[in-house]
Amino acid sequence: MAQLIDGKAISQQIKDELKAEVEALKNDGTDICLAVIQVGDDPASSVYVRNKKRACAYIGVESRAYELPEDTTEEQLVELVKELNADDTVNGILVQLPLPAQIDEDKIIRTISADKDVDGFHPESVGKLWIGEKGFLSCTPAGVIQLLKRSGIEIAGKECVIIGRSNIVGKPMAALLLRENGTVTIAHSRTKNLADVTRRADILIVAIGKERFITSDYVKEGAVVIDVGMHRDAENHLCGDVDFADVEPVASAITPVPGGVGPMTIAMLMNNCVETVRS
Ligand SMILES: Nc1nc2c(c(=O)[nH]1)N[C@@H](CN(C=O)c1ccc(C(=O)N[C@@H](CCC(=O)O)C(=O)O)cc1)CN2
Repeated sequence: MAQLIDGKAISQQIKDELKAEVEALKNDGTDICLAVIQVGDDPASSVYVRNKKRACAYIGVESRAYELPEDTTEEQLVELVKELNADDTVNGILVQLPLPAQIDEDKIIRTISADKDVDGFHPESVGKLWIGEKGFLSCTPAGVIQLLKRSGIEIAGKECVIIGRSNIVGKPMAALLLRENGTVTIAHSRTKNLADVTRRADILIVAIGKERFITSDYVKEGAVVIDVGMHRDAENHLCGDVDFADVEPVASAITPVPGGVGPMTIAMLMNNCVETVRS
């Protein structure tokens, strides 16, 4: 039976550590404030934003909510982000993605001041990650690294295969695994013989965006399997990119969905909020 990697418990542990750190910072007169912007009322985004605000309240960070209508223009959002960039009482700016079609996400990400980029999506944060400089790390991949480390899973020297090459998950995931001395392969929609590639993996990270796509045929016996996917199936149940019931018997360790990578994304966002004031 595979080790179940419990993202809920590990994220709670991280939030407790951060809560103690924030308390000490407050005693020294340092407060932290996160601006949380949501455009429109996509139900999944509303859940994530609510959970982010709750996490802020738990660790002692102020969250300032900006709920904008679905028809907000790109210019209006750029204006708000610029105001928050200039506001010294705001440490971090989070714009919940996805944004409505009339707004260019890339433009908004670039508008956020790099020193308030708690999502780690700004080109400056991405560049620092690739050259090994300290900076904000993209929350989901940073969460995956914490899951592995805190579960006692060695990365150095391991064959790590990531399925997915997005700017938010796949690419930063590759940089972080490389930083931990993993041997990294990125597979994607044009990869030939995908199962031949994924069966090489000691650590398989799945961010393919297809419900229960990865079955045991794609997994080497004893591999560690990390599922970054999030879907609602036909019965309205949450599930990932991995067919958990089929893969669990061949894996040595595996993350569930829900309760795996998702909660870690929020814990690592909290870590980035605290990072804004660390010396
Ligand atoms: N600005 C950002 N937008 C988005 C990001 C991001 O990191 N920054 N990532 C995703 C969504 N996301 C965070 O925003 C996120 C997704 C899932 C979870 C999570 O805890 N999931 C739970 C289940 C929650 C549920 O009941 O639906 C789990 O897996 O257990 C947290 C955050 C896209 N947008």
